[in-house]
Amino acid sequence: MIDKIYCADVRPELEGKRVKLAGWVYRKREVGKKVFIVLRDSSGIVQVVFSKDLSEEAYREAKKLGIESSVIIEGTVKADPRAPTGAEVQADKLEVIQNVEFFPITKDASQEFLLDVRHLHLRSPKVAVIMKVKATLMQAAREWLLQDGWYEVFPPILVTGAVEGGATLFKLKYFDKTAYLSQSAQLYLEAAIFGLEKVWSLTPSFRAEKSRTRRHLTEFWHLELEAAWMDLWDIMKVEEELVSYMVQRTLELRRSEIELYRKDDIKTLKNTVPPFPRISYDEAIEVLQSKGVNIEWGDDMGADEERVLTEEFESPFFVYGYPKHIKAFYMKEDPSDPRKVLAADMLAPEGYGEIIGGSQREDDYDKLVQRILEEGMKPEDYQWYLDLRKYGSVPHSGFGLGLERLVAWVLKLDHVRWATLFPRTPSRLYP
Ligand SMILES: NC(=O)C[C@H]([NH3+])C(=O)NS(=O)(=O)OC[C@H]1O[C@@H](n2cnc3c(N)ncnc32)[C@H](O)[C@@H]1O
Ligand SMILES: [Mg+2]
Repeated sequence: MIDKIYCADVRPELEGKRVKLAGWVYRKREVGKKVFIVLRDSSGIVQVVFSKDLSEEAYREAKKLGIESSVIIEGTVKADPRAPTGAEVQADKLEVIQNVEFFPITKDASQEFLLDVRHLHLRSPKVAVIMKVKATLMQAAREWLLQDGWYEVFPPILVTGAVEGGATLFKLKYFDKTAYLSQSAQLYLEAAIFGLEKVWSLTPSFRAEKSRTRRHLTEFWHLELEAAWMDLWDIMKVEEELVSYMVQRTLELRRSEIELYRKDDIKTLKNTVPPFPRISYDEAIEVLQSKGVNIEWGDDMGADEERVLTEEFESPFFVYGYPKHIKAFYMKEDPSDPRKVLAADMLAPEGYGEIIGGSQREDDYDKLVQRILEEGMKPEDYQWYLDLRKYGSVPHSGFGLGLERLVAWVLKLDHVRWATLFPRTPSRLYP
């Protein structure tokens, strides 16, 4: 590894210091006998000036450089308020690693083209910022989970059954058997709690969703928690404490990156502190009806209905107590109202809607068999999962957070696809 510093390290206080930088040509212009390069690396950008008077050789080489050429430069730091970052490097040495004649991404590139060349677009500073914020959100999650006593586990991705409905399963051939790509690690986390009590995993989850919305991917990163002895209200507290810590810590560590997307519009992020507002499904239906939405009790809330509901809040909030028939088989029936289940979704404000789906699980063997049958599934396909209700069953709850949906809200992105390295949707599998 060459002994270089980063672009972001070139500050006015280094005036007069000799430095070495390695990176890529982000912008280039020529003025008189000078070539101005904006050099890019993982930390950001810095202006580098090649002048004929200082080094004719470096100046001649710099004139040939194309956008995204990879270079190593050496020179002297000069404070200059006119430079993009308040300081520049007056270069007297240039090593061209690879000169690029033509870089395919231009200013007028369409969104679809940018997705076609996602492998080249990832290097753009604005895209790199999204990945830095995503990484920091997960760094914060790991910090919180560790200090709150949760064990990370590593569930299988090759599975034999549906968790969230058979309609969105990706099927694949597994030797002489049939396997599916995991929709959610939940059932396996439920097995893990009998030894570890509080577990979490970050896995790719797969949904053969045909819906082309701004919040659906066919492969997404799924942060899931499961805890023994916790009921729905306990797990909702865990959710709001975890999400609050993730957002506040990322605001602390990545403020400038967040402001690159939100500017000073960060009120809802600052409001992300516990306790989050809680409304029942019944109340949510009433609110939507009062706002003219054509919805009846028992209807599911989709992206459009959630968007309207989020107008009532300026922070993430919970909707709890959904009707049983619109929710998954594993959710525990509400003892006070058999029409409902002990489920809660967390919705992000500003139109983003559901970022977390969670519930208390059915812990009674017979009731779970009945729910599996009601959903038209075969108990024998879930025998291992039913066994968990035969050998020391306990009340337990958990949830799944869609990481890309959280990132999309935090940075106010117009589609979750921008929040993942290589988005997978019904019409996109390449690159
Ligand atoms: N351990 C659990 O209890 C999780 C539970 N089995 C589950 O998968 N719930 S969920 O289907 O609502 O998905 C959870 C979250 O996962 C995200 N999600 C769910 N589906 C998607 C798609 N298709 N694209 C992107 N993100 C998605 C979204 O934020 C949901 O709130
Ligand atoms: Mg859901």
